[in-house]
Amino acid sequence: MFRSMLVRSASPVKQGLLRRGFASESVPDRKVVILGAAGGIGQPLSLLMKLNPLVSSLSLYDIANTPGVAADVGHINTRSQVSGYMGDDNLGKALEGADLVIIPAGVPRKPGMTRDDLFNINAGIVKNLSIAIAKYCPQALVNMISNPVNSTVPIAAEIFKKAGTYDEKKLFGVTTLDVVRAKTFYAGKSNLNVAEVNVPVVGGHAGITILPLFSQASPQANLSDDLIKALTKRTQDGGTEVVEAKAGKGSATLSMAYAGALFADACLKGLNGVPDVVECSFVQSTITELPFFASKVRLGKNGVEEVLDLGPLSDFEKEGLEALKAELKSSIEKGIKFANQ
Ligand SMILES: NC(=O)C1=CN([C@@H]2O[C@H](COP(=O)(O)OP(=O)(O)OC[C@H]3O[C@@H](n4cnc5c(N)ncnc54)[C@H](O)[C@@H]3O)[C@@H](O)[C@H]2O)C=CC1
Ligand SMILES: O=C([O-])CC(=O)C(=O)O
Repeated sequence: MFRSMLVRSASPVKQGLLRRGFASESVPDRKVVILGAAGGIGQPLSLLMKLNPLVSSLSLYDIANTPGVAADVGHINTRSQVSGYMGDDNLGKALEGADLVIIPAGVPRKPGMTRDDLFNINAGIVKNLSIAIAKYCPQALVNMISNPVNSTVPIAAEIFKKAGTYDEKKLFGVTTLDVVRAKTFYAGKSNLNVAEVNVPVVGGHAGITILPLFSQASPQANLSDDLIKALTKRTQDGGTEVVEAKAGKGSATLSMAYAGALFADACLKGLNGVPDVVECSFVQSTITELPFFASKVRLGKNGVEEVLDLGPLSDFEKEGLEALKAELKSSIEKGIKFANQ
């Protein structure tokens, strides 16, 4: 009752916050930085983060075209102040004071390419951006979107270690798009309301390293083994499906911006002390023998609060888990080696 009176008398932004469980005086200031903000993902992600009432300062950085994106997004009448930064000389200013840095900087795939084919260009971009993060905002959470995520996350970890700033609780590979796809495809075959469907996705973010756990989907839809296999394959190939449909004009941007915004929102809620925020993410992990692994993660005031274990797997998922380990291990090692060259 008190809350609903507060909601009615507050400004639209505050109303949103109050509905989400925040008393108006307790909403902290949060600076979010997007590196690669003028790109295919960066632009819609900038829009979605501008709509997020948990953000007080939105810093948009790219090597080109950021002033236009910042001016455009900055006219939207929501809480955050927007600033745009372009070029290396301004990277430090863009990052200073960040609570959360989201990285969709780098080249996307064209048909016929694997995510690993992006390594040669994107590894260097992520390395340089990570050096700057270590220097200007070592306390920030980092959400890595740039592919190949299975290698770019280990690259960032190694760069942070070299700088003496590594905190494994603060580095995340964004695998939320895999979860978004698994939910959509599962609901589509099960006649369930997609908004109520949950499906954990574990492993990594490339081909067979993406392992949706449909046996743990909720609600359970009792699909045939053949259908579960087909849904698993479609989730694993979801990125390629979009790359082929875009026919040379890039990869997933809109669904990725949505997924990136969801994951960033979860990180901000965790930082703000909202309890029981659990999302799948590719993080430093001991739940398998691999040093990085995507699984459910409880988010809190310091980033990762707990890496949850895999839970019971079906025989099909157990096979998938064993099958993905060699590729994921080699992608992780490739990233570590690159960062230490
Ligand atoms: N993790 C995931 O689930 C997904 C990851 N991706 C990956 O996200 C990345 C970006 O994809 P798109 O936005 O479609 O590409 P894009 O080419 O449209 O945009 C990339 C942006 O990064 C900028 N950029 C390049 N070097 C930079 C640097 N050193 N600092 C800051 N910005 C820099 C470019 O100027 C460009 O604006 C790709 O690597 C893609 O594979 C894409 C979809 C899903
Ligand atoms: O497939 C790609 O290259 C982009 C990506 O990671 C995805 O859409 O999952």
